[in-house]
Amino acid sequence: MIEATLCFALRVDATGESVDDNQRTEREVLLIEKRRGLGEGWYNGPGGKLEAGETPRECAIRETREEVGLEIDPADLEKAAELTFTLDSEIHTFCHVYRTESFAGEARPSEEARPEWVPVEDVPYDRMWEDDRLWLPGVLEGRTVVGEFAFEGGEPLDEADFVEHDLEWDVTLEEGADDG
Ligand SMILES: COc1nc(N)nc2c1ncn2[C@H]1C[C@H](O)[C@@H](COP(=O)(O)OP(=O)(O)OP(=O)(O)O)O1
Repeated sequence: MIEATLCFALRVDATGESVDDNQRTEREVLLIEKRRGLGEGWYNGPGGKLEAGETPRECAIRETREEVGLEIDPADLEKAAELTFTLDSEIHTFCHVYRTESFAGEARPSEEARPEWVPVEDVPYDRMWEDDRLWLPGVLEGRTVVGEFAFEGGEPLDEADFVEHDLEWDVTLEEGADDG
C-alpha cells in the first residue's frame, strides 16, 4: 500500500473588479498540473508519497515546497480528509489531505508540477481524477471527510475505471501521535 498526501492552499484574491460599486473578492485554490508520474497531465493538489520516517504532515509540507516552492508552518496545516483508493479490491493508496490558508512565498513551477491559482468556483474537475468532484468541493468549503473509492481494471491506477465510492462527512480526523 502506498501512503501519500495532498495539500490545498487557499487564498482570497481581491480582483478589484467593480460589481455595483463593491470590490469583489474571490477564494482561490492552488492546483498543480502534474508533469510526471501518476496522474500526469491532470490537475491535483501538490503532494506525493511519504518517505521513510516521515509523518504525513511533514510529507505534505515537503512535497508542497518541492513542487511549487511554498513554505507552510506545520501548525497551519488542517487535516481535511483521509481517502482510501482501492484497485481490484486491494488497497492501493491511502491519502492524507490537508488544507491551509497560511503560507509563505510565491508559487513557482518545478520539474514535477506547473502551479495555477484557480477560483474555487472554477476548479477544472473534468481534468482531474474522477473521484475529486465528490470530495474536493466539501474540503474547499472547510468540511472534513473520510472516503473510500474503488477502481477496477489493473495497474496503473490512473488508467483503471472508477466504479464506486463511500463518503462520511464532518468526521473528527485523529492525527497520529507522531503527526501532531
Ligand atoms: C485515485 O484518485 C486520486 N485522486 C487524487 N486527487 N489524488 C490521487 C489519487 N490517487 C493518487 N493521488 C495522489 C496522491 C499523491 O499526491 C499523487 C501521486 O504521487 P506521486 O506518485 O507522484 O508521488 P511523488 O512522491 O511525488 O512521486 P515521485 O516518486 O515521482 O517523486 O497523486
